Amino acid sequence: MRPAPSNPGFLAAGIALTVAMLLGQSWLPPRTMELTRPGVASNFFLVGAQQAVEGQDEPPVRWVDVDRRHWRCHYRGIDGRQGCGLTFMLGDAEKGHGLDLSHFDTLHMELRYKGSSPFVRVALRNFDARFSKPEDGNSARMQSVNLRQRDVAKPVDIEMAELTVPEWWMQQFDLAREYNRPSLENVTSFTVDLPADLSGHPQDLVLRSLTLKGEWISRDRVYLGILCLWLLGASVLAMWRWQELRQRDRRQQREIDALTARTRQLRVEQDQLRRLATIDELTGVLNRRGLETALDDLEAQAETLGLVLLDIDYFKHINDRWGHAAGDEVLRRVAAIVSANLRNADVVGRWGGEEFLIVCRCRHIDEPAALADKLRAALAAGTVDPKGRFGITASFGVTLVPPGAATHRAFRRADAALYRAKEAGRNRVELGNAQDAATTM
Ligand SMILES: Nc1nc2c(ncn2[C@@H]2O[C@H](COP(=O)(O)OP(=O)(O)OP(=O)(O)O)[C@@H](O)[C@H]2O)c(=O)[nH]1
Repeated sequence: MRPAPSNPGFLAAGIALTVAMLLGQSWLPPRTMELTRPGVASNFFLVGAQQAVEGQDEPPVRWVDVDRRHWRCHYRGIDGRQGCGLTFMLGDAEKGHGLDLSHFDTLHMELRYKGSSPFVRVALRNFDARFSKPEDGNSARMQSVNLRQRDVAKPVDIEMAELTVPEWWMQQFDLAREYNRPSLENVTSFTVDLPADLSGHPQDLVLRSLTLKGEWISRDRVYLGILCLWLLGASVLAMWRWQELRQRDRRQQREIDALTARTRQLRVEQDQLRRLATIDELTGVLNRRGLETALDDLEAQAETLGLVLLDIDYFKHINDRWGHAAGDEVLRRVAAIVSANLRNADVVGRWGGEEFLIVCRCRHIDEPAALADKLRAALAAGTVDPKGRFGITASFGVTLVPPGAATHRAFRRADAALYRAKEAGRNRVELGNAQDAATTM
C-alpha cells in the first residue's frame, strides 16, 4: 500500500483545487441564449390588432421590417388599452412543453422605442401542469417586469429575479399562494409589449436583441462541490490513515508473536541446555555438577542426609573382557536398577567412572545402610549384560551428613568406608566412622 499523503501536502492540494474551482467558475464564459436568433424560438408574432380598420390605410399593429423585428402600432379612434407587442413562442407551447430557463440569471435587451408609453413590459409565461391548460394560453403563469421608457433607451440587463406575477393574473385565476411564485422551469412564451393606453399616438419599436445570460455552474453549486471535495478528501485521507495504522498494528502484532515464539523456543533450549549440563549423557542420571547442585540445595534445607557411595567391582575387567560398549551398557543398567529402587525424594548421580552417589533424607544411619544393602542385593541379582554372559557386584560406603555439616567432609568418610568395603572383599556395605553409627536425629 502506498503511504498516505502528508497533511500539509493534502492541505496544499485542497487549497489549490478550491482556488482553481473558484477562479474557473468566474472565468468560465457566460451561458447565453439569443431569443431573436432564427431557430431558437419556435415562432414569433405581433400582439395587437393587425386587421385593417375601415377608413385607415394600415392596420393598427403592423410590421415595418420583420427581419429586423421592427414594428409600429398606431390606434386611432379606439380608446382604452390596446395590445402592442412582440411574442416569442418557446418549445412546444401548444402541448404545454416550454423551455427550462431556470439556469439563466439575466435578460439582456436592446430595444429602440419611440412612443407615448411610460413603460415597456417584459413578460414570460411559465406553463405549470398543476393548473395551466394548453388550450388557454393565459393560464400559463404570467411573470413580468415594467421598465421605464428612459431605462430602455440604452441596452438593459434585467435580473430574472425582478419578474413578479401581476396582481390581475392572480385575481383572475384565484390560485393558492404556492402557485403564484415565479418560476422559469417551463417557459412557453416571451413578450415585449407596452402596458398603456396608446390611442392616438404612434409607437415605433425595434427589438435589436433579447439575450438570456446565466452561469454554466452556479456559485452555489461550486461551493457545494468544494465542500463535497473537502469532505471526500478528508474521508479518503482518514481511511488511508486508518488502513496504514491497521497494517502497522498487524505488522507489530506479527513481530510481537515472532518474538514471543522465539523467546519461548529460547527458554526451551535454555532448559534443555541446563538439563544437559547437569545430566550424565550415558546413564541419564545426574552428573557430578548436577549432584553438587542437588547437594547444595539439600544442605540448605538443614536436614540429616544419608550418603551412599556405590562402586562397581572389577569394572575394568568387564571393559577388558567384554569391550567398552558392554561396560557402557553395564553403567546404564546399574543406573536404571539404582533409580528403580529409590524414593522420589532421593537423588542419584554418576560421580565419575563406575562410581555412583545416592543422597537421601534420613533420621538414622540405618536407613541409608539398609538402602545400600538393598541396592547391593538388587545389583548382584540383576541382569546387567543383555546377553547374560556375566553378572556384577558393587561395594558401598555409607555415611551421614548432619544438619548444617559440610557434605565434602562426609563424602570423604563415605569414600573411606567404600575403600574398606573393597578391602574386605567387595560386594559389601561399610558404614563411615563410629560417629556415623551413633548419629541419630
Ligand atoms: N565402559 C566404560 N568404562 C569406564 C567409564 N569410566 C571409567 N571406566 C573404566 O572403569 C574402570 C575402573 O577401573 P578401576 O578403577 O581399576 O576399578 P575396578 O576395575 O572396578 O576395580 P575395583 O574398583 O577395585 O573393584 C577403568 O578401566 C575405566 O576405564 C565409562 O564411562 N565407560
